[in-house]
Amino acid sequence: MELYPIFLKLQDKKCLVVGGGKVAERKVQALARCGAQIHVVSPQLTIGLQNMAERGLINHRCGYYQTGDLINTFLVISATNDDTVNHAVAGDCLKRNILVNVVDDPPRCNFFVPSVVHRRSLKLAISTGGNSPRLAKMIRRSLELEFGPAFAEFNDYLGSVRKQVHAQVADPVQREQILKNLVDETTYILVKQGKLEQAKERVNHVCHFDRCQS
Ligand SMILES: C[C@@]1(CC(=O)O)c2cc3[nH]c(cc4nc(cc5[nH]c(cc(n2)[C@H]1CCC(=O)O)[C@@](C)(CC(=O)O)[C@@H]5CCC(=O)O)C(CC(=O)O)=C4CCC(=O)O)c(CCC(=O)O)c3CC(=O)O
Ligand SMILES: NC(=O)C1=CN([C@@H]2O[C@H](COP(=O)(O)OP(=O)(O)OC[C@H]3O[C@@H](n4cnc5c(N)ncnc54)[C@H](O)[C@@H]3O)[C@@H](O)[C@H]2O)C=CC1
Repeated sequence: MELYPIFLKLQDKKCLVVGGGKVAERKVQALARCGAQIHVVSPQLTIGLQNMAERGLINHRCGYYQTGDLINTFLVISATNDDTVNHAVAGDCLKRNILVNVVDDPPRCNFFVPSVVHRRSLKLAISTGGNSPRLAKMIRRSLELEFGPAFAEFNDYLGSVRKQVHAQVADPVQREQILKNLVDETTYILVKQGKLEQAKERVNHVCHFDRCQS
């Protein structure tokens, strides 16, 4: 069955991570950058997770998983090294319709964590459907070279231009026309070449030109 890719807003949502090892730490870091309210339950923590707990970035309950940990929880990652525990967490979550990722049991996950190229708001997420996380990681590294940091800035710039167009162009037909023409092949290639200022100029030109036409 095909996976349905989505980008979740986790700001202030309670997310539970069961386990405090190196895999749990990687998943916690990904949740933390999204502003999730992170709870970790585990008898042990990596140094990195201990630091996060001391800095108040995560809530840590020192102990073994209990079903009560699921109260008010939006999303769960079960990352213990004990497959009986991971299995139980998955069952409890699936019964309650909670989003659950079990790190050693792809069939019992109702979502997978993709490999991600982060360019601020621009995210390129890769999944192999669980077939090869290693391949996902290699593709991510290759895309990181192809889509450099200029894309972060250019994407933010497009966001601000888009807002301006929405605020200033009342006519929906004209607005659609401008938005459709904002980025063409030449502009895209300029960004790929890191020629950000030239790319921005072209975007600006389209905006002004299209407005003058009407
Ligand atoms: C199904 C899934 C569930 C989930 O975790 O969501 C899953 C499952 C498993 N991973 C395993 C192993 C490894 N995982 C990685 C790395 C990553 N794993 C990630 C995601 C996923 N891993 C989901 C599918 C994603 C997809 O659809 O492609 C990434 C993308 C995201 C992240 O975790 O942040 C992150 C790369 C981040 C990056 O760097 O970009 C490496 C490579 C490395 O660490 O160098 C290895 C060792 C090499 C290897 O085995 O390939 C094992 C076997 C454990 C064992 O045998 O002990 C299982 C269990 C099983 O397959 O049964
Ligand atoms: N999905 C993925 O991306 C990957 C998954 N894995 C799998 O992830 C699992 C965890 O790997 P690591 O983090 O390296 O293991 P680890 O041994 O470093 O950490 C396991 C953690 O689980 C905690 N734990 C054990 N029983 C618990 C319980 N009942 N309640 C709460 N916490 C409990 C331990 O205290 C420890 O902190 C392994 O099964 C491994 O096969 C490994 C690599 C990648």
